[in-house]
Amino acid sequence: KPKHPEYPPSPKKPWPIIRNVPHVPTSRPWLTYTAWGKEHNNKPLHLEALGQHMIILNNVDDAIELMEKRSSIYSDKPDMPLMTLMGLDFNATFLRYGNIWREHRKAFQLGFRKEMIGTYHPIIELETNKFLRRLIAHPKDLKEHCQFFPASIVMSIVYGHELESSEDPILVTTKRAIQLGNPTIMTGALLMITFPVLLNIPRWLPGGGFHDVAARSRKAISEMIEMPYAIVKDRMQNGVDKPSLVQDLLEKQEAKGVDDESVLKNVAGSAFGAGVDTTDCALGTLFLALSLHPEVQKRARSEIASVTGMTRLPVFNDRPSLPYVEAICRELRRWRPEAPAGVPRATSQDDIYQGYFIPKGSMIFFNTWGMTHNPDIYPDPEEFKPERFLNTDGSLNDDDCHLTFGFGRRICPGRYLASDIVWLAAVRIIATLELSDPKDPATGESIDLDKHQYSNETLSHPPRFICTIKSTEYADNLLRSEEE
Ligand code: HEM
Repeated sequence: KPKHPEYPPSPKKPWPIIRNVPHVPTSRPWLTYTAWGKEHNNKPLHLEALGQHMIILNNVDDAIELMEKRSSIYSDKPDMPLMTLMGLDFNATFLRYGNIWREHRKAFQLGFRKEMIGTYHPIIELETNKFLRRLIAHPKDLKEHCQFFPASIVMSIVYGHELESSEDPILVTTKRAIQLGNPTIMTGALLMITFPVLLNIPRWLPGGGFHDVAARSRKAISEMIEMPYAIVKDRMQNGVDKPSLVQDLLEKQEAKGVDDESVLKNVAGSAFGAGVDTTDCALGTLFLALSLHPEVQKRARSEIASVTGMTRLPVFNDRPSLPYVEAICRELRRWRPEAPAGVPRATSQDDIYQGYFIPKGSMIFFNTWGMTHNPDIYPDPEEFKPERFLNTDGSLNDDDCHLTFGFGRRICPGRYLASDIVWLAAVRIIATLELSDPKDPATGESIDLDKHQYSNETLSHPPRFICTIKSTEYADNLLRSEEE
């Protein structure tokens, strides 16, 4: 008689001994999970490979039940030695559930809770206008602008450091670290995360090249954390008062007599590591969706005109009066969730769900893509249709699609900031610019999403593209009025 109930059903019949090893998807796993979900009524699914159990959730109700209602069991992270090897274990996203993670979370809460974000609005407004000016001046550098803009906001908030140009040594160091510290640039990374035993391959064997990549990543990440931190410390020692999250946390810590700076440094680094690339993905999707859909821009522009009369730039106070613009922001995250396969969790004890056994240490994958592309909830899921978030009277419905920020105790602590950055960028872009004709910059071909696909990474980026960026008749006046 088995000692425990059955595991949830497996989408593929396990092989003898190696079980589901051949079935673990390595390319755009979210699409495979979604297809399996369809075949199994979107019930939780189970894979087992090299002793590792994996549970795939395709249904939002299961995700809420497990990660929110049973959060004491489902808030852990898998032990990911690859991340440690690469120096990524500073990042709160990968911390095991426990006291160190709690300290990180408290610091994030202090800096990024909803009530705090309003104090950052002047920074977001200033940086958004600079972003618009850069887009108008150098439209071909769209990708670089989309990276620089969130980086400059996060850098200002966290370190009080204003980035002047993309040559700023801090930005160069940070970009290098983010690039080198992206595990998916390594062949077989997904397999190494799932099966850490592969990390025992020595450097000199074929497949052992990851050791050198990891060493470079560790060095770059350490520089990324130390460099801007040293600037804040320097300023404080020289009596220069420039508000920043790091200064605030340091002062609070000093008042309590705590002198361990590791949490502080790592929180600041995590905000960068977890906040910039994600927001860059969201902005890329914003430009792609708008340039593919001039009719969406037109409707949003007329909504904005009805509120501002196009005599001023939209401001955060206008947000409740602009439901269609809000619906665009919701549709962006639904249509192309930035982390389409979610971010893996782990169970910290055995559990039984719907009569099935989920053992301690299982990896839990919440398949965001499957949830936001479920045709029963979102008909024609591949279509970009902001109006799906509106009631017939034009007001917003109750679905804010914020599941793309995760669930429960590990939900993204930067979600309010991210939402405000993307909203202000969207509304000011629509008020001042007309976007059209997205093209592959290398071939000049029009973007066709069947051919020009989003990347196969945990954070799935839009294909590289440029688009025609034309100032609207109001652009100059609006931007000038703000700058005077
Ligand atoms: C569009 C932008 C963003 C998206 C789509 C996004 C998405 C996510 C997701 C899906 C998770 C995992 C949640 C879970 O396991 O339930 C996460 C975690 C996290 N995010 Fe974000 N994020 C964004 C922006 C930001 C920003 C701006 C910051 C910081 C300033 C940030 C900081 C973090 C941190 C620190 C974690 C780890 C939290 C933990 O494990 O306790 N994110 N984010």
